[in-house]
Amino acid sequence: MTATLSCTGLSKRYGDILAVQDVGFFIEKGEAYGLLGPNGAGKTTAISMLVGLLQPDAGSVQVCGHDLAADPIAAKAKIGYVPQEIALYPDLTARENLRFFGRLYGLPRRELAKRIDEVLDFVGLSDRADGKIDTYSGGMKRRINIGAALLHRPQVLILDEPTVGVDPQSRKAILDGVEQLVADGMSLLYTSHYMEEVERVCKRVGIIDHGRVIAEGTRKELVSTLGSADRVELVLDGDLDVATEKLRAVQGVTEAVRAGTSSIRLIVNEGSHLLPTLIAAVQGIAVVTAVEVIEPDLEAAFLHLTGNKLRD
Ligand SMILES: Nc1ncnc2c1ncn2[C@@H]1O[C@H](COP(=O)(O)OP(=O)(O)OP(=O)(O)O)[C@@H](O)[C@H]1O
Repeated sequence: MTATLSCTGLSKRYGDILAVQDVGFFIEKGEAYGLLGPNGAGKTTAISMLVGLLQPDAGSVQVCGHDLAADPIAAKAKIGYVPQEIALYPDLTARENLRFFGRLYGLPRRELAKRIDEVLDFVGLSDRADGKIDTYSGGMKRRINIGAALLHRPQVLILDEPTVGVDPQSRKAILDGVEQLVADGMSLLYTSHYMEEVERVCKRVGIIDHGRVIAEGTRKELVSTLGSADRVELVLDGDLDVATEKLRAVQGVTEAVRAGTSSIRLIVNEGSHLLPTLIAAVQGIAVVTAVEVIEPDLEAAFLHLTGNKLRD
C-alpha cells in the first residue's frame, strides 16, 4: 500500500543549529500520525519541508506517490496545511477569506461557493461567516484557517500546534473535527507539545527531540519502553530544587523533575518499594505531603527517552 505521505532522510541546518536531522516516517491513508516534541524540537521546520515551503538540505518527501521536489504541483494539491501562525486577512469576512484561498487553489467559482458553505458548516461557524475576521476569537480564526486548508479536498491534513492560544470551546471543536476527518478517511499529521491531544487523536506517534525522531510507535509501544518503571509524583513543602537533586541521586530513580511549584515527578524502578527511601532522601530539605503513583503515559515515555519534561 502506498503511503499518503512519507519522508526519508529530511535534514535542515540553520547555521550551527541542526534543526532537523535525518527525519523519516510514513502516514497511511486514514491514519493519524503525531509528532510530539517540546518547543524548538524541530516540528515546524520538518513540516515546512513536508509542505514545500522550505528546501531541505537532504532528504525527500512523497505525497500520494508524487515526489515533492520533482512534481511539486501534484504533490501540494494533495496537502492541506494549517500553519501555526494564523494566516487570514483581518479586514475581510470569514467567507471572503475562504473565497480568496479557494481561488488560490484554482477552484471553479460555483464549486467554491458550495465548498465554502461545507467547510463553514464543518468548522461550526456558518452563523458567523459574514463577520470580519478581526471580530473573531483566536480559536475561531484557527477554525477558519483549518477550513481554508480543507477547501480543495486534500488527502492529508497537516496541523502545526492547532490548539495553541485557543479557547476551550474551539479546542473541543478542533479536536472533534479532526477526529471526524480521520474517521472519514483523511490522513493526518498532527504536531503538538500537548501529550494528551496527541494521545487522543493519533494512532501512531513519533517523538521528536533536538531535530531527531528518537522513538516511534503506538502509545502502547512507546509506553512499553518504560519497562517495569513506575511514575511517581511527590507533593512537597520545602526546597524543591535541592530535593530534586537529592531524589535524582537515589539508586533506582531514573528521572526526577520539578512539576509546578510544589511537586516533583520521578521515574523509578519498583515505585512502591522505593517510597520510604525517597521520603528519607529529602528529610530536612522538604516534607512529603502527598504521594501518587501514576499510570505510565506518553509523557512518562517522553521523559524516559529524552530526560526532559515535555513542556519545558
Ligand atoms: N529561520 C530560522 N533561523 C534560525 N534558526 C531557526 C529558524 N527556524 C527555527 N530555528 C531553530 O531551529 C530549531 C527548531 O525549531 P522549530 O521551530 O522547527 O521547532 P518546533 O518544534 O516547531 O518548536 P515550536 O513548537 O516552538 O515552534 C530551534 O532551535 C529554532 O531556534
